[in-house]
This record gives sequence, C-alpha cells and structure tokens, in this order.
Amino acid sequence: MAHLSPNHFLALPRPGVLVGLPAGVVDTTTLAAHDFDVDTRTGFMPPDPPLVRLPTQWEPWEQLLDDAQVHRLQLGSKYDITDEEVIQSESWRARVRQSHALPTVDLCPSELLLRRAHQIRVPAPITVPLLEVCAQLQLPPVITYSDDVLYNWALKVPSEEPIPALDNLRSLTLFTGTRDEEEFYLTSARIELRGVDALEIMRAMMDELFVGDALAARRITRYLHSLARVLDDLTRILLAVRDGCNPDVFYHSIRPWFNGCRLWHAQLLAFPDELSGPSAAQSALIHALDVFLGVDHTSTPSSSPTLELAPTSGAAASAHVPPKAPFLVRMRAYMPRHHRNFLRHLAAAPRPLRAAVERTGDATLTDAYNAALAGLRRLRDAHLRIVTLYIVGPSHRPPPASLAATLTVQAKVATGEVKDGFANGTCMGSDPTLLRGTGGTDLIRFLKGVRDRTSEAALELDSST
Ligand code: HEM
Repeated sequence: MAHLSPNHFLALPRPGVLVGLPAGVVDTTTLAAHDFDVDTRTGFMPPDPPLVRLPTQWEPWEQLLDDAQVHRLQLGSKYDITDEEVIQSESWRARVRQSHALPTVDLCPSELLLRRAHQIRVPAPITVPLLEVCAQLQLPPVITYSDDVLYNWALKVPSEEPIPALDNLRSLTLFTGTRDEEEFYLTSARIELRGVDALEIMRAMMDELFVGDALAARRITRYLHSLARVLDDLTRILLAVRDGCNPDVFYHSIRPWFNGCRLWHAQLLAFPDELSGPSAAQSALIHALDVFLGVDHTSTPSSSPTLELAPTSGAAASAHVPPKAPFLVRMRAYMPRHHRNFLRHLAAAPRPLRAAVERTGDATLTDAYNAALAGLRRLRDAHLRIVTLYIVGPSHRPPPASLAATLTVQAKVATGEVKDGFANGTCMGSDPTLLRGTGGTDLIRFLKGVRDRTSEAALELDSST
C-alpha cells in the first residue's frame, strides 16, 4: 500500500464485512465495488496489477512462501518424491509450525491486502488468521480461481495501455514453478480479458431490451452475432492452452494441487468441512453468459458432483449457497462477493433476453439468439476436448519417464513461488466428490450435461406464425 497516496480511494477505510455498511455509505473496497467490481476495460480482472507482497508486518508469511520456493516444497503425495524432497519439505513444514500467529486486524481495512493474504495457504498457526481473512472476504478458506487467475497476474513488460495485452501477462504465484502451470492460469486470464467485449455486448443488449421496439430488435440481432464471434475467440484462446501446457505435466504435477480438501479446524469458525479446489467453474464470466442467455443449470441431474456445505454460518454459507445445490450454483460461493452479487443482479434483470426473443417470434432475431447459444456450446465442446486431453487421457497411462526431467528444465526458479495445499491425492477434479467414476466417466457425463443444457435453451420458431 506504500505506493498509494493517503487520498487514494483504496486507502479509504474499508467497511467491516462482519458489521456491515453504515446507512448511506458507499462500499469503496474497490473502485468499482458499487458496480460489482466489474471494470469496463478488464471485466472481472482488476484494472491494476495485483499486490505482489504484503507490508513488513506480514513479512514472515511472504518469507515462508520464498522458502517454499527455494526448498522446492512438494506434496507428500507426489508420485516420484525423493528422500531429499521429503526432508526439505518436512523442514519447511516444521518452520511453519513454529511460527507465530500474526494478527490480521491491520489487513482488514484493505481489500488489496486481504486479497494478497488470501493467496497464502499454510497450516496452523497461520490457519486462524487465514480464516479471519476469509471471513472478511466472505470466501471459503481454500485457494479459489480468483487467487490463481483474477488476482495473480502482473505485466511482463510495463505498459501504459489501459487494457493489458493478452501476450503481456505473467502469473505471480505458482505451485510448481512450471511454465505449464503459468500457461494454464494465463489461458483463463486471457479469456477473462477477451470476455470483456462479451460483457459490454450484454450491457448494450440490456439497454435495447429496455427500449424494446423494432429498431432495438435489429440491434439486438447484430449484438447476438457479435457475441457469437467473441465466444469463438474464447474457444480459440482455450484451445491454445495446448501450446504451453503439457497434459502429462498438468495431470501429474499441477492438478494434484487443486484437489478439494477436508478442513481440520472446521468446527472453529463453523466452516463447511469439505471444500472445492480452484476451478474455472468459478469464473463469473461463464456464469454471466449462461445467466444472460437463459441457460438453466439450476436443475443439474444427480450425476453432478454433490459437495456438502455446512448449513450454518461461515464464509461459504454466508454466500447463501444451500447444501447440495447444483455444482455450478455451489461454485458461486468461491467467487469474489461482488461478482457473486453481479450474477444475482443479472439473474434478476426485469427483461430477460430469452423470453423477449421468444415473445417477438422474429425469425432473424431467433436465429441470432440461437447462434450465440451455438457459440457457447462450441466453447463447451472445446472444453470437453481439453478435459479429455488433460485429465481422461493421462489418467489411463503411467506418467512418462521424461516428466521429472522436463519439470527440472522448465522450473521457473527465478520468478516462481510455491504454495502449500491440502491435496489428498484421491480425486481427479477440484471438487472432492467429482470424478469418482472410472477414468473420469462422471466428469465427462457432468460436462456433457452442462453442454447439452446450453443447446436446450435454443428457441424454435413457431411455424404457424
Ligand atoms: C487445461 C485446461 C483445463 C482443464 C484440464 C479443465 C478442467 C475442468 C474440470 C475437471 C472441470 C470440472 C469441474 C472441476 O473439477 O473443477 C471443469 C469445469 C469448468 N471449466 Fe475447465 N478446465 C480447463 C480450462 C478451462 C478454462 C481456460 C476455462 C475458461 C475460463 C474453463 C472453464 C470451465 C467451466 C466454466 C467449467 C464448469 C462447467 C461448464 O460451465 O461448462 N476451463 N474444467
């Protein structure tokens, strides 16, 4: 925060989320907080690069992260862990156990400090302050998509451009220090940034829906075709993950860090005791597209993963996600709260697009609506190919002998950091209950269901009109 002037809006006192906002006071936790923290240039990504280090008061946490990187902290469940790695990793864990619990009270006034603190995940005695940080952010005490993607980037080369170029991004914090992991996160970051046009198109359509005359219908038709083109760009960006992220490295070295976890201190702050790992299923952008286009995922069939959330208080519960809600609904508990509210607001739009298109019975408009849905379906088809390539394929074959050597060559020792996780190594998805079926059958069935519901929203023209 040293680089912010005292008058900067981010230096203003942040409302205590536990006590709520005084009447008439605007939430200034972020510049766009009053507007769901969605920036017109960078969408769900923050407009400025996120904080890279906490102030000295919390330096012990940053030191532990540095140490984890220097000593190449490994998961105990790593398939080819060496004796030396076991010793190094255990000595790091011993240092963590000996460290003092730092107070979080001075973190609470700043959303930026809280976001950086939320990226740091270590066992007790830091667990308690971590839970306090999570309560402030109203997030469960696990790494989320926002930690890995939305708030985990910097510019490769300094630039004055208001929107970061898609090829000028790097990740701040990595579990494995590999380029593969960085590319995995940056693929999502690029999708978020390219998706800003989709958000803008949706906003413009909402204005036209409000007007609702024949001219508005023609404009909405054009906007829907533009949206389909943006969706095809997102598909291209998604498929390009294959250029920088090796499926075997992903499956054997990166993915284990994303496993869901059980919490030992669940009773302490009444958190749910089983939690999802980070997943792009927590991207508000894709949820927003579904909500806006009228794709209904709320009646997910029983084959979808069912994560139990504690029905009482706590971060996830405060996101008002009922236990056993469909997977995609439950994923909202892992989104930044402003984005969660944005989706709620979008879902409550007084003039939903799908119903409006259906009412007009206009063939050209209906075709355009279906074209946008087809674009979203193509994105999900491509995602299915990616999941088959990165999860189902590698799960059927042993890790290649060359993998350890590849990782050594690719390690970004100079810039990467390593974080500890609570991975249990027993499931293949980020959700602890996902993918129990042999060879990922449950996962594929689930993703195909989501894709099929996208197509099911398509409108048929009444031939009698
Ligand atoms: C190597 C790349 C990727 C792999 C292996 C992968 C894997 C998965 C898996 C296993 C799931 C099931 C839920 C879970 O376990 O979390 C999932 C869901 C999902 N992923 Fe990915 N993913 C990848 C890239 C992406 C990217 C770049 C995006 C876009 C931001 C994305 C968007 C989604 C969405 C929205 C869902 C929820 C299902 C849906 O709405 O269709 N994924 N992904």
